[in-house]
Amino acid sequence: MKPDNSDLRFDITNSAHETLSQELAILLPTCAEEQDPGQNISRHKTDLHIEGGRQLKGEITLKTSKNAAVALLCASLLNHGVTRFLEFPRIEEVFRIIEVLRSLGVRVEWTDNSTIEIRRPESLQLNNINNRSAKATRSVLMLIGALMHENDDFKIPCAGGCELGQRTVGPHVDALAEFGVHVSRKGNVYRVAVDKRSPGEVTLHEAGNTVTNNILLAAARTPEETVIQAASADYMVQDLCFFLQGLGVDIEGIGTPLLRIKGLNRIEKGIAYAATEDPIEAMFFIAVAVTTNSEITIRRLPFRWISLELLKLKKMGLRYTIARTFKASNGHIDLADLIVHRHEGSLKALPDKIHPNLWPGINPDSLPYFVPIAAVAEGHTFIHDWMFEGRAVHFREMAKLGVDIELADSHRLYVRGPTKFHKPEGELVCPPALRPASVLLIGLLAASGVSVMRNVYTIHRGYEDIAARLSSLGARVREISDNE
Ligand SMILES: CC(=O)N[C@H]1[C@@H](OP(=O)(O)OP(=O)(O)OC[C@H]2O[C@@H](n3ccc(=O)[nH]c3=O)[C@H](O)[C@@H]2O)O[C@H](CO)[C@@H](O)[C@@H]1O
Ligand SMILES: C=C(OP(=O)(O)O)C(=O)O
Repeated sequence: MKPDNSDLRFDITNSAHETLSQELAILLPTCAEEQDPGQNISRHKTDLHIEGGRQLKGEITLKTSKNAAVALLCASLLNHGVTRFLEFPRIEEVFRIIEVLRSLGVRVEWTDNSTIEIRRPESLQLNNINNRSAKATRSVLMLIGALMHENDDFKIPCAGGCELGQRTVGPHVDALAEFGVHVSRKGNVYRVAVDKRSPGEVTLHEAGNTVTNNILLAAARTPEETVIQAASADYMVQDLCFFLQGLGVDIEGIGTPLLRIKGLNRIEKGIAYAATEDPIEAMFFIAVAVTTNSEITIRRLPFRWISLELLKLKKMGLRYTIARTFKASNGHIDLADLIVHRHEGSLKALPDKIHPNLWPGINPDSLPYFVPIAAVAEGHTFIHDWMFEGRAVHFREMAKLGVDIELADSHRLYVRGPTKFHKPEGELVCPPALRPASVLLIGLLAASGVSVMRNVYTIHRGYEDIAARLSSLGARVREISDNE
């Protein structure tokens, strides 16, 4: 839907923003329709060439997560000292946020292949923000929580990100208002006016990940105690909390829906922090192993963050071994090496529905990987993707690869396996959403024959060097240009 400033729903600069109702907040859209899909600023070739139907073998080491990385980059603005992030993922989404930080005058350097060093100037050039890079992400919303402490009037471009149906920014607007931060939308920008105050307690009306992180950034430089109720306890929130603790912010309740934060007026600290490996990338590789009936070792898995997913897989009959456990480099999170064994066609559909939930439920970003996994299992699987308004429709693309999939409505789908994956007729265009796009790639790996997937920017947003890493397992995947 096009933004229309004559319509109250899309323009909260009038008096409505003072008492933004839940109804209005929910209707306030992000600007996905305005976003640059990012393809033109990608550092990768546009397309993937896949020779599928091969059994894979070997081991893969997980990278740290996109979703923690983007929060950490925004959080680095809170610190006037030098921030170093170790084991950082080299993914398109990270490149976009780095471009935004640089446009504000921040020095960001890769000091080796996976370490970045960030030095912010005393004051930032907020009028110079790189709109193109910013609006290719949803994470740009977290700049508000980071910038509100030293700037009382600024603008940021409307958020983009994966196209999964309408994704409200209402919870951000409402919770920031408790800190005296008033966000209004004019055309394609959010205008932020700050008259900072300490809210004491803030209840989020959605326990979202990005909103929790935004409010953590707001609380981290608010010296009085802030209690966040109905917070997300998910992995990227935990990573941000550990980093903020390293900066000296007092946080209790990490991993629970109730966070108590005592912030600092100013932060000037040299810090090095290594984010945790990505549980969702692990689900991607588990689904790759299952659909190609391969034995793959996945190294450095934060297994507690997908323990329910692993339990469901076990109930389906998947055999796996947790080979050793140890701590992540940040010293906080338990990791394990996981060997996924070949199932030889023995998986059975789960009798109960599979649906996502806030952690420790099945992660909303893990859910899509149950589509190709269910396609391999014998029987009917009911998948209920209730969280996103428009994600389930993307899974229908799997029908082009031979998956028996029925969309009952925009949230409910039925998958009937087992599937003999086949290559699609013609080329596939990548859906503009990371997890559904990567699910399609998994299907192409399982399908015999040569296929081409066009415009794969969205996969490079979240997964590093995916063609080379899949190739290291014996897959035949390579990046090609749109004229090849
Ligand atoms: C940068 C980042 O971390 N992005 C993640 C974050 O996005 P983010 O936190 O931005 O997710 P959204 O705020 O868009 O929430 C996702 C959807 O779930 C709905 N919702 C959310 C919480 C809730 O309590 N009730 C509810 O209905 C929202 O209305 C929306 O439709 O979380 C999503 C859901 O895990 C993930 O897919 C994204 O990868
Ligand atoms: C929905 C996702 O990303 P974003 O929140 O950045 O759009 C995702 O990573 O699956």
